[in-house]
Amino acid sequence: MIAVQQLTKRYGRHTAVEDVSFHCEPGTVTGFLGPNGAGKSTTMRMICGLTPPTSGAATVDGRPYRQLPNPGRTVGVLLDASAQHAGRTGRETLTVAAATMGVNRRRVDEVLDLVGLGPAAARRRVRAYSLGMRQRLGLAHALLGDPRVLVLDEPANGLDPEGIFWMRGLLRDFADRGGTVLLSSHLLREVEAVADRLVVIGGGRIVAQGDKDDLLAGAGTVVRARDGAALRAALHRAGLTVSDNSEGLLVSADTDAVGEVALAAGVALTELRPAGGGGLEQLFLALTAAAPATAIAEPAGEVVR
Ligand SMILES: Nc1ncnc2c1ncn2[C@@H]1O[C@H](COP(=O)(O)OP(=O)(O)OP(=O)(O)O)[C@@H](O)[C@H]1O
Repeated sequence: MIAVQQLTKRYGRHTAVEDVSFHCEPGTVTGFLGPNGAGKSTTMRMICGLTPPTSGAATVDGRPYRQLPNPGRTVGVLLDASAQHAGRTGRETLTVAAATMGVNRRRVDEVLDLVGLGPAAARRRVRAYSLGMRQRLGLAHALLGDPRVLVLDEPANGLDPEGIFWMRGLLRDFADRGGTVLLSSHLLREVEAVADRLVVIGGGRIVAQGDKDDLLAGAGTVVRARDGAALRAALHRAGLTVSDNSEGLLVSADTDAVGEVALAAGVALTELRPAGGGGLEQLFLALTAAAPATAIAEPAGEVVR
């Protein structure tokens, strides 16, 4: 169980994370989504005691990370796969970590096997690893202490399609056995396939969270008109958030509201339907439309939803 309560992180005048609260329950995979610079890594670093919050708190199994007696036995963490010691072999990396955690060395072979790093790969120095191999080693490290909780920042980064498919199965299995997974990823299809719950962050703030199926069911409306400019202007005048997608305009309101705006403006529609069928990609674009990457590179306080 992960509990994040009103976490805020400021760097000088820049607010990276503001008043972020969510829970990750045992038996679930929570997908943590947001555009570049939205505050995902900062939040995960605060959960794992690597970045002190300006205010608020995060606990894992009821305690702040830094107060866990042997953190690696409670929570497996993969935040930056490139941070491993380049001069050690994969096996040495895990053997050192096992000694630190008080884990039996047999577990090293188990996790190497689990992540698909064979004996030859385990003997190679980490500096010779591809990004995908580093991710696998990072996952092995996270799993080493047989924790009940996993916090993984972009674990699919660098994995090939087979590796991504494999990781999906591993995380699903981990959660189905009662584990808790918090996972950030830019691979929306992967998150859609594996997550039960979603937390979406934009400009440092939570813009949506909840059950994945519920969120996808309320993903807004896709609408098209021959006179797209008139439609867009009418939607803007009505105060609705509008973004472009390949099929037309994506509006953060239900079909009734969008249809009424179009009728009142005398705009003939050629298409009007719930956006849910577009899946997580459309949901993500609709929710984060007000906090584009260009805007959140500036001080985060400027982005308000
Ligand atoms: N140590 C730091 N000092 C100053 N600003 C920081 C620091 N770490 C992060 N930030 C800023 O905080 C904001 C959130 O960054 P963060 O890395 O958490 O975003 P992210 O959602 O993980 O992005 P990405 O998807 O690109 O990894 C960004 O504007 C970033 O520039």
